[in-house]
Amino acid sequence: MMGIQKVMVIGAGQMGSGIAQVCAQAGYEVKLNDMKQEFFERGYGVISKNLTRDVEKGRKTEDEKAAILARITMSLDLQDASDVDIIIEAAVENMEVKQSIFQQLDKIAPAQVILATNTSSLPITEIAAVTNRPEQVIGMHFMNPVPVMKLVEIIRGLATSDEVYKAVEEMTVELAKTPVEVNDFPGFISNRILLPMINEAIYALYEGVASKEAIDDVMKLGMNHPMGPLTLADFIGLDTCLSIMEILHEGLGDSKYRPCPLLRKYVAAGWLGKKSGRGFYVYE
Ligand SMILES: CC(=O)CC(=O)SCCNC(=O)CCNC(=O)[C@H](O)C(C)(C)COP(=O)(O)OP(=O)(O)OC[C@H]1O[C@@H](n2cnc3c(N)ncnc32)[C@H](O)[C@@H]1OP(=O)(O)O
Ligand SMILES: NC(=O)C1=CN([C@@H]2O[C@H](COP(=O)(O)OP(=O)(O)OC[C@H]3O[C@@H](n4cnc5c(N)ncnc54)[C@H](OP(=O)(O)O)[C@@H]3O)[C@@H](O)[C@H]2O)C=CC1
Repeated sequence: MMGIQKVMVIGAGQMGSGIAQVCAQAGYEVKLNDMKQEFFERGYGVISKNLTRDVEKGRKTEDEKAAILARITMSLDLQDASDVDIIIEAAVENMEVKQSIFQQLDKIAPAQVILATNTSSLPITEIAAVTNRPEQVIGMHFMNPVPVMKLVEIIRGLATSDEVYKAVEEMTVELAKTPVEVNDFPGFISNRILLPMINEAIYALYEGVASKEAIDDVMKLGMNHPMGPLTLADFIGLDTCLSIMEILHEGLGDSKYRPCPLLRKYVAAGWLGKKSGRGFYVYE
């Protein structure tokens, strides 16, 4: 397999912009794709702010910052996938959206190109099945905030080749992250364990066991979690949390994974957490 040099990231949201940043920091050329220029600019703005903080803290020079930003270019058209080595998709957590993107990419990108998805929970095998190259499709699951968190969960679909797995594992190490290999089951490892805890915290709030602050304090001060579960839910995005719980519920068929009605209500209200300004807490 040819070495990976050019990367395309689909979706310039909180995850896509973080993935673009760490790829550019590691020296890859990055095309950051979203549907509208304003979405690209929002993501690019976050990257620029992160790098400015690194310069202020003395971790990077102004020249390094400029070089990293210069490696990131805007893409508003999936046709730009025609000359990259790997595509990492980080659009919304929705199977129809992801399958549609993968179907298009399969037609545009040359046959050897790896198609990776940053999905939190959707089956890699089902995404791969809409392409003519299921052996080239793989899960590359980064954690939020991407520039800080060390883990990349690498998920093999049913047909993923060893060669593709190895190339993605090597790239993960290049990005200064630690790869962990996981098979394709709902929620993989990370979200199979994390999301039921968050959902249970929402049930505790829903049932009036304690206030949101008290629930978060118990887990922060009692278990040394860096954030309480309700703060973390807001940070991940309540729409993403609900999608993951639905995948666990459907995919594993056990009622213990049922999403809390309060989570559904907040998402229906558009209270999506930090990214929309309001979730369990109010931001600004
Ligand atoms: C849903 C999924 O599919 C999978 C997931 O991602 S689940 C979510 C996984 N993530 C977590 O669980 C995060 C839990 N929270 C944390 O680890 C911490 O609260 C945190 C790292 C986010 C912030 O840490 P903190 O100590 O409270 O705050 P703060 O001191 O501001 O930040 C710590 C460092 O991270 C950096 N940082 C924080 N947020 C950042 C961001 N969004 N982007 C870049 N850097 C960031 C800060 O610059 C700071 O760096 P230095 O210490 O080197 O100066
Ligand atoms: N949040 C988290 O903690 C984590 C999330 N993930 C996964 O990463 C993915 C992205 O999540 P996150 O970044 O939080 O979500 P965001 O909502 O922040 O970002 C999604 C981005 O993708 C864009 N988008 C939507 N549809 C398309 C499309 N068809 N083509 C190109 N871009 C599109 C969105 O545009 P618009 O603004 O118009 O919707 C938005 O900019 C999801 O699969 C999620 O499960 C993985 C690990 C952690």
